[in-house]
Amino acid sequence: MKILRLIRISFICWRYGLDELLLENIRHPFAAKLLKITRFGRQYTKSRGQRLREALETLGPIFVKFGQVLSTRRDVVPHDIADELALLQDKVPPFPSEQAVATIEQSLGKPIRELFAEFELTPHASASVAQVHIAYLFSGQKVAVKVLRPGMLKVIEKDIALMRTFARLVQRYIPDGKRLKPKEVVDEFDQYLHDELDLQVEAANCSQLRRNFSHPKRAGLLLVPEVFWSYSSKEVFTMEWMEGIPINKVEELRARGVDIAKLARMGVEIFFTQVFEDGFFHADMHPGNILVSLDEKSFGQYIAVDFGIVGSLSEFDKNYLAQNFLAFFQRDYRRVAQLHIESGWVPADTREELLEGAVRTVCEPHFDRPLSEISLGQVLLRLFQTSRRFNVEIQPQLVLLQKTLLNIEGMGRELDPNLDLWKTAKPFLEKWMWQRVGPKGFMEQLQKESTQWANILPALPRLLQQRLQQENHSEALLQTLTKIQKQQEKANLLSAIAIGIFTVSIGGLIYYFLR
Ligand SMILES: Nc1ncnc2c1ncn2[C@@H]1O[C@H](COP(=O)(O)OP(=O)(O)OP(=O)(O)O)[C@@H](O)[C@H]1O
Repeated sequence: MKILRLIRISFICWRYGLDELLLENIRHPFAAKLLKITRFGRQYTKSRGQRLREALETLGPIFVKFGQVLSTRRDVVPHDIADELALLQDKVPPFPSEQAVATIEQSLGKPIRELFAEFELTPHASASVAQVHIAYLFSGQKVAVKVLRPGMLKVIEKDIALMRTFARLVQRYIPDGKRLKPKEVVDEFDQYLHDELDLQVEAANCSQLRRNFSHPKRAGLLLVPEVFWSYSSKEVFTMEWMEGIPINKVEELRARGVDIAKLARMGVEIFFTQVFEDGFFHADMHPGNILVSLDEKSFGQYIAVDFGIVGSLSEFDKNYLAQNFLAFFQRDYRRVAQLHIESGWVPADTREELLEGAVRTVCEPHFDRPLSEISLGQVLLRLFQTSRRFNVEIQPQLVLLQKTLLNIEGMGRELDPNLDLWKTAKPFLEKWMWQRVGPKGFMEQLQKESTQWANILPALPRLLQQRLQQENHSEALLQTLTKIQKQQEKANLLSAIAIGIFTVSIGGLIYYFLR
């Protein structure tokens, strides 16, 4: 079977002239000869990107998804190809509703009549991986039932195995193959697909996002459907049906009285709340997945659906982003360079002024326009491109963030061309920084560290003795002493604070009794 699939893939590659793209890059006499044979009598009217896109569409949904993922990796894919791959659409014909019903019954272990009061057999929407049906629970609750396309896992395992073989060939035989990191790209894609094919992962993401936005302080920012866990599994995801109009139907929204400028501002605010407050963001923000409520109680509010792709940011990532954005807007390129060196992102021996110069070269042209028009997504993209030249591996979650940021900015600007992105974003960055470096952040940090200190302080003499016994080396001694000195300084600070608190408390008590 695998061999048949391989033959079919090879035939499609040949039909769209993709063999040429590959063979041209292999510097081996055999490749040149083969190219002569396969090229014989063929002429192409379409660009290489267009041919690749059409071939992927013919190869099926998995390859379409792969192309979509590749289109976001502009660090490894040439721009003309990436632009063309970004046009890939995975709108495919729905699968028969009997199959959907069979999957639901098998996965949830009950006949459909016992699960839902009503189940609409015609799907509401269908895509490569799943399709959505409308249904009603016995309580009368309207729900969206997302069902996985049957047999996907099997096809995927086979296709991924073939992609791995292909990646190995590229890495081995194409001169620039290593830089393209084909094995890593396929691994990343594998992980991404497996997450998409487990609807429980998506349901859990949805549930987390809903919890994040259910806090009273965030009332009215973003509506997220409720997950019905008893009607969900790996293959089925049942959630509250959300009534709304897709965000790209601007005229309709305006006609219904929605404040479009406010909507644009809110979109950016929601995104920054997710990024800087939660470190957890919806990363598939295309217009089909963002609706606007026209319900009386939630009029004009955003609704999110489709939680297959989310990004998670660590404190380190958030710190990197906030500090870099702030330094960038102050045009402090030296600081940007220092931040990269301090955080260990670039090798420690990187020359600060070289990095500073490179950052200046990519960032300065952005200041040609008013601050309000600067795209943070573009700035990040340029920063990442520069960093790569200095051997920095950009983490996938940051690439995802940058891509989502571009989507959000594009959407915001389409809604309101006068949207001042910086004005909307700045308070978030400043608030976040203040929380980290301000008194609140300091106390939180101290609290977090306190458990560590309770362990370290009593053990310090023993650790010192052990270390000295292990390595009776002047260098080691010096390092140990330096470490102790640093720890001592922290301990002193801790004591100073403790004494301070103690003094203030005693002072307060004396004042209270003598008053
Ligand atoms: N809870 C919901 N309430 C209302 N509509 C929904 C809901 N969930 C999904 N939909 C509708 O179904 C469509 C497809 O759902 P979803 O985006 O989750 O599927 P998908 O297979 O990931 O599709 P795609 O890959 O095209 O985004 C959405 O664009 C939206 O119109």
